[in-house]
Amino acid sequence: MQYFIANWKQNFSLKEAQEWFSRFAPPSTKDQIIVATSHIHLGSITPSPQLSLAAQFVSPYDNGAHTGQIGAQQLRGLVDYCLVGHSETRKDLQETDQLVAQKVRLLQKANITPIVCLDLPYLESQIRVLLLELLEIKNLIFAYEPLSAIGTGQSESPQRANEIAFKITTLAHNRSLPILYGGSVDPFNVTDYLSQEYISGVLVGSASLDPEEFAKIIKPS
Ligand SMILES: O=C(CO)COP(=O)(O)O
Repeated sequence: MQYFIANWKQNFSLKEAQEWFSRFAPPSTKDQIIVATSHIHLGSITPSPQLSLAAQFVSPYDNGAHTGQIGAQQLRGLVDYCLVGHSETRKDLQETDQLVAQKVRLLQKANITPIVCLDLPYLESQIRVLLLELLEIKNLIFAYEPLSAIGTGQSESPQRANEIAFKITTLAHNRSLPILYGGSVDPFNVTDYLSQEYISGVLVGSASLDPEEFAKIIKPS
């Protein structure tokens, strides 16, 4: 099974999001196609049966007195996946390794699969904190996203991405976890990543904003 994930980041009004879905015509596949939208889109969008939705953010707290937060239990039923630990949320929203681990635990309790983004500066510490919080790392997806490749057009070499993906499975003591690559993925370089032994999908930013472009990235297995 391969994963093709669109991360829209902070883009699109509700109307623009609906237009995107009406134009999006992916090839027929049993692979997972996931769109990570803003919270404002959730509940108003009914994607086709072939698609799943992801949130881009979740509160590290259980329901209660946390003004401005949206919790895993509130996302339940609206999304199947949620991004955590993206380098942008680590920077903009002060998401630490510990907060990421708390979010993973709450998401799993709500039956939402976490997609945990990693980069080299915090790859080992994040996996260590996850192991402390969860005891066993399972029922989640990792995405290796080197900062130098995000939004720059300078994608990481597929061989190097594969080496890091192997390192992640080793540190997490779980060879069956899906590991994705993200960073300047486009229709031309995507197969170079998908053909790597330890990479089972891609997390796409800029190229996912155009529905035709994103459809071209989906190469059924
Ligand atoms: O951050 C990313 C996906 O989460 C990658 O973004 P780009 O595809 O724009 O490099």
